[in-house]
Amino acid sequence: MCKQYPILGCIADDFTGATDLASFLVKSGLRTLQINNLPTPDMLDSLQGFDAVVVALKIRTVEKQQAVQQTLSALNWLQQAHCQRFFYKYCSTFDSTPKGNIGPVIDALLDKLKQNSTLVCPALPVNGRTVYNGYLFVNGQPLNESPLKDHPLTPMTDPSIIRMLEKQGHGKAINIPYETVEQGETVLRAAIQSAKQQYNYLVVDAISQQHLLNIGAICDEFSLITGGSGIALDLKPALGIKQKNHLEHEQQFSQAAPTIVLSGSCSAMTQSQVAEYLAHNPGYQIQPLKIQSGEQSLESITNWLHTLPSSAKPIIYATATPEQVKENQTQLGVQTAQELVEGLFAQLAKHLYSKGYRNFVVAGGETSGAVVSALAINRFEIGPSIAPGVPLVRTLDDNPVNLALKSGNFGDKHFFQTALGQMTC
Ligand SMILES: Nc1ncnc2c1ncn2[C@@H]1O[C@H](COP(=O)(O)OP(=O)(O)OP(=O)(O)O)[C@@H](O)[C@H]1O
Ligand SMILES: O=C(O)[C@@H](O)C(=O)CO
Repeated sequence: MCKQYPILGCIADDFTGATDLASFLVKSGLRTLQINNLPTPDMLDSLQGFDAVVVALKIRTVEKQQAVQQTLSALNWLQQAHCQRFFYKYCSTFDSTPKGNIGPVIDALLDKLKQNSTLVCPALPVNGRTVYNGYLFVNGQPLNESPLKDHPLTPMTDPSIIRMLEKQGHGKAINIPYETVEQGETVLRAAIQSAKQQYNYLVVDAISQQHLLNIGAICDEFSLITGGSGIALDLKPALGIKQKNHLEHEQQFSQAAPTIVLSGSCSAMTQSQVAEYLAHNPGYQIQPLKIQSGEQSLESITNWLHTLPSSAKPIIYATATPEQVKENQTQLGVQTAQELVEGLFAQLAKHLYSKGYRNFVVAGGETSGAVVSALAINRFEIGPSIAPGVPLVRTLDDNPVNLALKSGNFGDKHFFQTALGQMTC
């Protein structure tokens, strides 16, 4: 029998970004598998029957060379899997360090695929991220005036995607304005074909779902597309797939098992989600300075957990205000603070798994990467959405682990309660 491999191969620069993209692909009717961390050759066979595969990497804040190297290894594997089109997924708020990995990764992918140009579109209007005249807005505020200006690892100081890309990469960028996008497929396609002659990064505006559908329809102009999950709203026509192959999972991904919330995100939305959850549930705040001094450790957390009734669904959180984060980073350095927090979450996740915890809600992309890697989970089945861009996901074994990996600013104030409502029974 002839083997059917995925047409679309995706590489996400963090883990919440990967589940975000996978949830949009599944919703649009593509059978989608998520692979966590760099896949090995023996995993190629697991791709049969899928339309799309998303490889989740943790490369958003690593050194440029490392980000490029891991991306090219993932691309190589996706090519071995016979994928025909490729999608590089970064954050809808274009999160990147001042040195910036997005540009160099795009350049390396274009080079390897022998292409000159790609589409760039981080917009995700359903979550308040829009691109207008090449500038990125978050809930109506320019990126650099939004809460993203205080991100612990990737503070965003420039709202111009054109400028950021030209600073980070070697290529030339041009904006395709929303007036063009709005006129629909024929006009947009002509504009793209003309811009491709001279420019490498085609930054396409989108301020509505319809704009994203128009953009999705012309993605067959590119071997490589790049952006947020918004452009995956419907890629079927561009991929030559006629019908919906897989409806969003209707069945419940719920199970009665010990349950925990782990939050390493310090975004404005996560802060209000943590505050709301703490009003009704027990919580333990970890602080990098206390981890460094030895006052907080796996032992101190597990001692605290033992004081709780078995029905409790506690939250362990490092979530803090921008001022507290700054103070920690001033005293410890950005990287050490990050390593201390992520290191403790990783140890904790492993320990909790060994004690029978099987439901995990995790807030933050870097934090999710640390937790999923510590649990050595290499594949996810994608379940129903809890909020736009946050699906329930499940491991593919007999004793499954359910997870919800929440991007920093996604979900409403009640997100943790909603996630647990869907995950537990
Ligand atoms: N109190 C703190 N002080 C310093 N650093 C912290 C503190 N709490 C968390 N961090 C670090 O901040 C980073 C937050 O990044 P993470 O990607 O997990 O969240 P996010 O950026 O809000 O989520 P996303 O990338 O999905 O939008 C992590 O590396 C975490 O270790
Ligand atoms: O695109 C987004 O905003 C998210 O999927 C993300 O990448 C958060 O880390």
